[in-house]
Amino acid sequence: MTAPTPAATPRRLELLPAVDVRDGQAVRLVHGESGSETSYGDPLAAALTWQRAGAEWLHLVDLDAAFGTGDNRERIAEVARAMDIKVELSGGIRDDDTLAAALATGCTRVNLGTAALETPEWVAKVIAEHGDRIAVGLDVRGTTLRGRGWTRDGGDLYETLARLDAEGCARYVVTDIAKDGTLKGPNLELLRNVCAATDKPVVASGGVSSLDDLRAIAALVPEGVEGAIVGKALYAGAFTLEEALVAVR
Ligand SMILES: O=C(O)c1ccccc1N[C@@H]1O[C@H](COP(=O)(O)O)[C@@H](O)[C@H]1O
Repeated sequence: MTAPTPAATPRRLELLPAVDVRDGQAVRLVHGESGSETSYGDPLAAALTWQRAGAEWLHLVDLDAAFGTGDNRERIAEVARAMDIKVELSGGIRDDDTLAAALATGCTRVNLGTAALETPEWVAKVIAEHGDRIAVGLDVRGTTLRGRGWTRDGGDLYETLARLDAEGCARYVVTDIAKDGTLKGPNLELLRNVCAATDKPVVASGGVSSLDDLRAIAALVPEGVEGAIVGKALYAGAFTLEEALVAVR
């Protein structure tokens, strides 16, 4: 008699607390708009707080590099290197030099945003070279992608997704700009639609305000959602990371 196949353990939603860095400080923006910053102090202190609270991932963003207002490369590298947990790094990674610097921090993976819209050949090349160390951030208003600090239109979400899928992109980080930094709840319909359009894992970003929001995103794991980025809700004290980790267990 053959042994029964053990039931697969249901996957748990990964949580990625965010540290966005502008002018050397951890900040949160509203709708990603430059000038809407609320400052939360030292980015390393924030990252260590999330690590101590049990985070498995850190979502680390160089906002100045994303906006083209300079960069926080040293600060970002310092934070990434100090982490014992996995780090997803984004903002301003648009060519060989910025990609090499990002990967050299030892981060687990990088997110490419603008580059996926403006230099698709280069993105296809680095996907082929680096596999799942490359994710693409699909930052959308409606179904229109936005690049260069979310200030410029960059084409249709689903056309770009089909192209990136064909090139072997390993995963997508989907941000609804209309929700980001607003504490108004995630765009579950967008997440469902993106999951229906790709077999690749999707990380949800934007709008999380409550533990119920996280439970609602966790309910989409069977459809392909792998993780959720949490920013303002944690900084504003809507819940603790410990509570969030229990809520999605
Ligand atoms: O995270 C934000 O709030 C944000 C706001 C405005 C622009 C970018 C933002 N974050 C992330 O930055 C990368 C895009 O950077 P780039 O276009 O590759 O330079 C992407 O992961 C955004 O989600």
